[in-house]
Amino acid sequence: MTQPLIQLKGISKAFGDKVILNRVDLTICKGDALAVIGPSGTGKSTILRIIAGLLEPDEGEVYLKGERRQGLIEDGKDPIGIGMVFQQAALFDSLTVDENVGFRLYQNSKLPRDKIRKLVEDSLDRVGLGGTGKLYPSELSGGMRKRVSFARAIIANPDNLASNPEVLLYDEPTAGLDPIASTVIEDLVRQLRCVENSAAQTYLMVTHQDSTIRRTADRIIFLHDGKVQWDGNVEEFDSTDNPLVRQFRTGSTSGPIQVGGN
Ligand SMILES: Nc1ncnc2c1ncn2[C@@H]1O[C@H](COP(=O)(O)OP(=O)(O)OP(=O)(O)O)[C@@H](O)[C@H]1O
Repeated sequence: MTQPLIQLKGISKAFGDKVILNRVDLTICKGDALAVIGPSGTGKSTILRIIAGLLEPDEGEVYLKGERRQGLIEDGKDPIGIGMVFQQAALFDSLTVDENVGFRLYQNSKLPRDKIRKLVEDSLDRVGLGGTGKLYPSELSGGMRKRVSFARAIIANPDNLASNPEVLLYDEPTAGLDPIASTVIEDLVRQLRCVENSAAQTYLMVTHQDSTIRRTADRIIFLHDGKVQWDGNVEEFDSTDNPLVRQFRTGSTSGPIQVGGN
């Protein structure tokens, strides 16, 4: 069996006396396309932050390519890179699109600037934003800014493949977008999956949007009450008798999920 890229074992996290995650296990292998769904406040973003190494669990272990992570991302070099596409595109407003997309390479690589500029342009082309490098984020629409953050997440250093992310974490990439702009992003997630050696081949997606769940996930993980309550593919999501998933899927206010309980 191939080594999982990421494994969470018995992860627990509380904020104050509120237990958010309660011994959660999760395995992500190369090529996985996972959506984590569940009611608001159930800990989906918390899981992403723990995987990214931005937040430490209270209990449990995070393994990256079989190696246990100690501390947070800033405390050591992880054996795999993890890229993030945030809900808000999280771009630097004072930098151009080119500088935003190439930020990691301009800062950390020894590549000449004109080579980075070319890689940035290739990356922008991939997300359908060729020619926008000189613009500032404020000159772009919300959907375009998200695509810039994709371009930033997938840009790779060809001279140092080991430094490139192998997994992407998407935190509600279609939140706040109209249905057409959402489709553009969903298509992009799917297309980027086919780019060889790209971080976007393996991802964990947090989303509330039905179309995004259906169009981007091979496997769905339903989180509620601190636990993974259900796990299956899209067809199983539609046919399951699990009362939590059924209530969530139909948006019903009656059922085991307490409305306004967060
Ligand atoms: N740093 C923090 N300090 C205190 N409470 C926090 C902190 N981060 C998250 N929480 C709480 O933990 C719970 C889970 O938050 P989280 O953002 O992970 O949920 P979520 O499932 O992503 O929600 P949503 O779907 O609404 O984005 C929420 O009740 C939130 O208020």
